[in-house]
Amino acid sequence: MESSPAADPATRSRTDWPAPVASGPVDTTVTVPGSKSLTNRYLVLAALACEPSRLRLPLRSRDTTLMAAALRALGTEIEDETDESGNPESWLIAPRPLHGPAHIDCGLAGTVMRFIPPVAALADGTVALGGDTAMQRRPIAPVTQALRSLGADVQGDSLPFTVSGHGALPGGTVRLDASASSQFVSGLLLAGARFDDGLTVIHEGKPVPSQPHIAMTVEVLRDAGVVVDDGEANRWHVEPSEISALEVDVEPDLSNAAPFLAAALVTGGSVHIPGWPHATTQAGDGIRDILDMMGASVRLDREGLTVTSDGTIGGIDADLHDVGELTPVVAALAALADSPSYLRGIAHLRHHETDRLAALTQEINRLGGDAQELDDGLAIRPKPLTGGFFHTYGDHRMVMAAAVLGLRVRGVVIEDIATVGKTLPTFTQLWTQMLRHDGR
Ligand SMILES: O=C(O)C1=C[C@@H](OP(=O)(O)O)[C@@H](O)[C@H](O)C1
Ligand SMILES: C=C(OP(=O)(O)O)C(=O)O
Repeated sequence: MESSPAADPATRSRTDWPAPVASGPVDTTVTVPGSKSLTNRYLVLAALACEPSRLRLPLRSRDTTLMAAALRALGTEIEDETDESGNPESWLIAPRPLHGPAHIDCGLAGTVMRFIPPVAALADGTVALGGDTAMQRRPIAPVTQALRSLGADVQGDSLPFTVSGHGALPGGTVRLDASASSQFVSGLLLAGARFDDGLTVIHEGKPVPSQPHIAMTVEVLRDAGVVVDDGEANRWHVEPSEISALEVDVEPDLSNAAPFLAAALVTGGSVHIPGWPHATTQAGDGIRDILDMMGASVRLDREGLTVTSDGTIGGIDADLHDVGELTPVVAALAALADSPSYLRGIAHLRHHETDRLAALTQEINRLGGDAQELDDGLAIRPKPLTGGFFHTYGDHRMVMAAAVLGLRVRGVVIEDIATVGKTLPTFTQLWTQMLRHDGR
């Protein structure tokens, strides 16, 4: 159904998708592909490591394909390995000397635009970074300025920009304001061990959002043998060292599991996600508490996560500062709830794939809902909704939110379904499969 995931939505052909209505309670198991955030961190570390790494069950989506292409353009060898039936299973990643000239397409992937420049600063040659039209409004200046202060030659403070490296970077201490995105910190830390003097990052400004993602960065660095000190708030220190090879299985993407779990609430059914990790740094794990607050029964056991609901959805007052990427799906549930919701701490979502606060407000209201943008979030008062066209603004999570609404609201048509390929190209297959198991 989805067209090539590797193209700017502004230029490729687009197909709108009538969201299927659930004919009854879903009762099914959904196997969710690997985590975007883990796949792209592992790829970067593997390219900077001293030996080849193997990444099993990586996510294959637009964001991860772009990351792999970026690292290949800088010289890294990435080979596909298949299982006995010939299905793609892992990536074998052989680090090679990093070099330019190279042109990197960041697409609309925050991880590519924020994680690649510190790697490019370690390459020998000029690296030009570009991306989707919509990417030009996503902030990057704190990273380009930080790299300059660490000794790199960087031209430009928004896409497109260039990084001209000489094969090494002195490193040292850098102060920046990461209140717009945790990815500024993560990107610098991922490459920091390869800087001559290592790296200390100090955040100065309003609180950094999406903190679990920084914890994830620290965790994968430690998995690769790097010494990281994160004992003090807003300060991270990475010792200069080799980066060890990784041999890892990628956890399922818990944020991408969210719309399927939401379907249990909307239809009054049950959804099981196998392989849900018991200990994880993925921000998406926060969906368990949120669905519990909304009234679902949430059970994590050795088999995975099961969410069961009688179809009543309670409104919530919740701070989503750490788990911002869950907001679109939670907002969709809030619009179908039986009491108002206040989603707070998410002003930074204005810098995501689109201005998510404006987009959610506009699209929920277009269907007859009552959503209101707050300074730092959304107020959503449930109202009966009617079908209509749902704009997705190139944002995969807007597609997921629309699909959740469409389970109950007849006639929701989702703009440009291929948008979801940013992190989940198999979304429509998984969604329609889920609805075939509607307990009837
Ligand atoms: O580092 C990462 O993998 C991510 C960090 C977060 O970004 P922000 O800190 O910009 O919210 C998150 O929203 C994004 O989906 C993935
Ligand atoms: C904000 C997101 O993505 P990105 O990695 O492009 O920032 C997201 O996936 O919700």
